[in-house]
Amino acid sequence: MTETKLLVKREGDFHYPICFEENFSNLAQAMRAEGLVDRKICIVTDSNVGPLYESAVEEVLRKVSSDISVFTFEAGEKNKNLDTVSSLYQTLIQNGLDRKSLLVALGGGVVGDLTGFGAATYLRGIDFIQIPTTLLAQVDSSVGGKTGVDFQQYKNMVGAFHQPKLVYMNLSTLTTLPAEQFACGMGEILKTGLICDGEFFRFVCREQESIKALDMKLIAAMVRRCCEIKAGVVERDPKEQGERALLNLGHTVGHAVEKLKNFTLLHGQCVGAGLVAAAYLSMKRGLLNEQEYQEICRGCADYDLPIHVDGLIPQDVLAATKKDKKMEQGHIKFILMDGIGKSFIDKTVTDAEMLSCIQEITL
Ligand SMILES: NC(=O)c1ccc[n+]([C@@H]2O[C@H](COP(=O)([O-])OP(=O)(O)OC[C@H]3O[C@@H](n4cnc5c(N)ncnc54)[C@H](O)[C@@H]3O)[C@@H](O)[C@H]2O)c1
Ligand SMILES: O=C(O)C(=O)C[C@@H](O)[C@H](O)[C@H](O)COP(=O)(O)O
Ligand SMILES: [Zn+2]
Repeated sequence: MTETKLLVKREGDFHYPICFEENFSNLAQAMRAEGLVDRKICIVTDSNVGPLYESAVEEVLRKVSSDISVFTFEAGEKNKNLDTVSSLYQTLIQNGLDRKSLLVALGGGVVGDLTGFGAATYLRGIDFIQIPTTLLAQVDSSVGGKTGVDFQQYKNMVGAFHQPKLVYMNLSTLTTLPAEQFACGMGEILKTGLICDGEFFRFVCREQESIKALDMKLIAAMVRRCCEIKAGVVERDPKEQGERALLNLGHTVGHAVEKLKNFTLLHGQCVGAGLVAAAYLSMKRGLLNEQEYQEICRGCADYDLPIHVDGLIPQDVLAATKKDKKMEQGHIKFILMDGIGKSFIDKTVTDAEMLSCIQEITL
């Protein structure tokens, strides 16, 4: 695979490369190019990723730093919270990390969100880089600077916008990723296509067998396209004042399901169910036809994402959607689809409409 690089750029504010690689060996070079040398580094990782990749990454980082510490926390969404951030701060203080120091997020979206938040707040903000190792983190969470943690079961309730200085992905890390985690990444990928690129959505659905069999050429193209789309949205609207809310397609219901299932369903799985709910509502509004609705359900099901979730009371899900941060002056910001590959923000969705789409995925 040849190295390809994308640049997230927004003049005056931030710019950073996104590197698509198949090993870690060019990491030091990528860091040098960004001036990320001779700094104290803390690698932040979790209990699954650490044993697999930490030593390989540390070996490369030794080329740009002689002071490297490691903070490892127990894997899982249940640890994306302020307690873990507090333990991270303690490690940073013990190891004397200062304002010029650098955090390295090595792992999936949980590690990335938590490390980014630690970096945004420690000493009022230090630099960090993302080394995403899940498909979901490679196509979505490592790009764009949304960082944060859950608070008392509320998703991403505490956080900050803090852009990384570099995103470096080694796509071969996907070979060790469990299948259900791979499926989670597909949830965000299908979402991305549905937002603004119908051709891409259909390509991903069509190539389902090869993608699931880890055809790296297809995967590299798919990951790159998602990053391209996300980088474009983030450049235009870094702090979600408008267009960026589209990236929340499937998340209004998805986040509510994630919370009510007590994080036993994974984020990407909840996004899959949320996409089906959003598609149903769009069909009821006459924006999608029955065939398109079925196409979206099939796309999710083919990638082993749940299109139905057991054990939830629809009224509870509706109530939970109102506690998410997408409420604006009493109205929920809901993302609807206007055909496959086109979405828009709508603030007129009624409780009855919400309930009907929630019932569709829960009853
Ligand atoms: N900031 C954003 O823009 C954004 C976007 C999407 C999702 N998110 C957040 O990301 C989180 C979900 O991220 P995720 O799906 O990556 O979950 P995750 O970070 O929990 O990773 C999933 C699991 O896979 C393991 N793992 C990671 N890489 C591996 C590898 N290469 N081989 C084997 N095991 C590996 C992890 O240890 C974990 O158990 C959620 O908290 C979600 O809210 C944030
Ligand atoms: O980057 C964004 O913007 C997104 O909305 C991407 C989502 O996939 C992601 O799950 C994000 O963390 C959700 O943000 P939130 O503000 O709704 O918590
Ligand atoms: Zn998401």
